Amino acid sequence: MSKTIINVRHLCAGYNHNAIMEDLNFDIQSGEVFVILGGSGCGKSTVLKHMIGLVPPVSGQVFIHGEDITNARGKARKRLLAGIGVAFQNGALFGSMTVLENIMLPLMEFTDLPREAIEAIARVKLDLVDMGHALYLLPDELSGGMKKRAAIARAMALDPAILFLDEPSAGLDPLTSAELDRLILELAGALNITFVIVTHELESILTISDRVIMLGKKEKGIIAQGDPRKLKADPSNPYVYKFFNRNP
Ligand SMILES: Nc1ncnc2c1ncn2[C@@H]1O[C@H](COP(=O)(O)OP(=O)(O)OP(=O)(O)O)[C@@H](O)[C@H]1O
Repeated sequence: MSKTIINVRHLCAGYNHNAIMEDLNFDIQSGEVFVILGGSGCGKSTVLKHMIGLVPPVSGQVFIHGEDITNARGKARKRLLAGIGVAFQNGALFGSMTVLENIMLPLMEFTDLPREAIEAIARVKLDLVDMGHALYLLPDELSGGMKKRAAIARAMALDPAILFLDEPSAGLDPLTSAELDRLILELAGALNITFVIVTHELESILTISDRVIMLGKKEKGIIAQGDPRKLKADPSNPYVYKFFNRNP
């Protein structure tokens, strides 16, 4: 039986005192591929930033493995951060470092392992995302899909139980995007990694996600949640139905 790995409680998402979302409550189960959806600018990335402890919320809490990441400080925060991986939209690889060095970076920062061990681990992570042939390339020499895969390898460097991905398919052609979806499913299946993903890509959502929440800008809250295939077939909310049945 799966267990809850993330609890979001009474989360008012936003910046300083301005709430974009109010009183969000949801749980994510271990091993799930969980997608956060919603119209442009409604606050999906902001919610993600609160979930990874990057931006403090207006109020409320996010518990990871039962520990509140929104209020964690010092060692507790470092431990929590070491247990999650994050890949942002633009990949954000360091341009002056090779792919291999980019993946080694979090291991250098968060572990005391010797350099050879760090390099060996980084190579394994790059193999997992099919990038074993690109170890010594610089980010500028990579295609869009390769950059995304390298960013995922870096996010996996410390063997996190949870990976947060912000718009992983942004800027990719449909074929490369489908490959990335396959990779996410493989990693979720083989390594039991929990994925929390912000994406607009309908094909992706229907292919990879076990469960979604859809945020409404006007409502400042969750307007739909559940299995995306069921939401696609349910006409009771015209806005949600239209989202899932739009032409690509
Ligand atoms: N650092 C910030 N300080 C203040 N407001 C911000 C900041 N970052 C984003 N916002 C605002 O918060 C709102 C939600 O932005 P956010 O990026 O979370 O939305 P989103 O749903 O992820 O959008 P998109 O789908 O377009 O990426 C927007 O109005 C945005 O302008």
